[in-house]
Amino acid sequence: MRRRPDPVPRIHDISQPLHPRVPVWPGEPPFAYTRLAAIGPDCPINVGSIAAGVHTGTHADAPLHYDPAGADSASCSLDPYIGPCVLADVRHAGATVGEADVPWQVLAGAERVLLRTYESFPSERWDSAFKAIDAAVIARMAAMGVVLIGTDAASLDPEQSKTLDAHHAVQSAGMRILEGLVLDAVPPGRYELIALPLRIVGADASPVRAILRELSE
Ligand SMILES: Nc1ccccc1C(=O)C[C@H](N)C(=O)O
Ligand SMILES: [Zn+2]
Ligand SMILES: [Zn+2]
Repeated sequence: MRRRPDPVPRIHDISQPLHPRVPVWPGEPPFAYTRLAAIGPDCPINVGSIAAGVHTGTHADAPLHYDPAGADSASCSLDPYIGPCVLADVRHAGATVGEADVPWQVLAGAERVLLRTYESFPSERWDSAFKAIDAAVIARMAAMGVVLIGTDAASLDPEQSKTLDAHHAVQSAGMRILEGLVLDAVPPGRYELIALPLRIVGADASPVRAILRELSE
């Protein structure tokens, strides 16, 4: 009797597609892919180049983004970016996700926490009114042992923030950050997160291909 093959765990792609209309922070350059060579009678290959801000799309902030002495994307440990995580729904929050908005009981034991703030991710328009995360939420997660906080918003702090309280709470705890996730199609729950930053020397952030893999029972 042949053993039935183990089912392949389902993968949810939680990354923004990158194209010229991808929403970028005000003042940032649009994402651009440029064809440098094209297959033709004298050329066997297509070759392109890309240009983008390092916070474009789904990305990982490096500590260097908010700490002048912080690690760059090339020197961050990869451990925080791969492993078990909990996805929680905080769409009910107001302008800022506060402690009262977070389902703490669901987060028990979580090492990585992803927060869904959008009903529908604004994939082709910049949203200045994205939900920020209160620094007290970051500090409470750090105290529980959370090593990575992810959000579908463009930043942990409000667009106009000059103090970056949430980022500095992350810095104090040595946590890591994912921003610009696309979580619309993923039910709340526990998953394996894989979202590795590129090894960009000197960079304050890096695009990631973020996925959630369903856990086998
Ligand atoms: N590109 C910028 C330019 C100026 C100020 C902020 C940004 C950001 O991208 C915010 C970033 N995603 C953050 O980690 O909060
Ligand atoms: Zn960022
Ligand atoms: Zn950030």
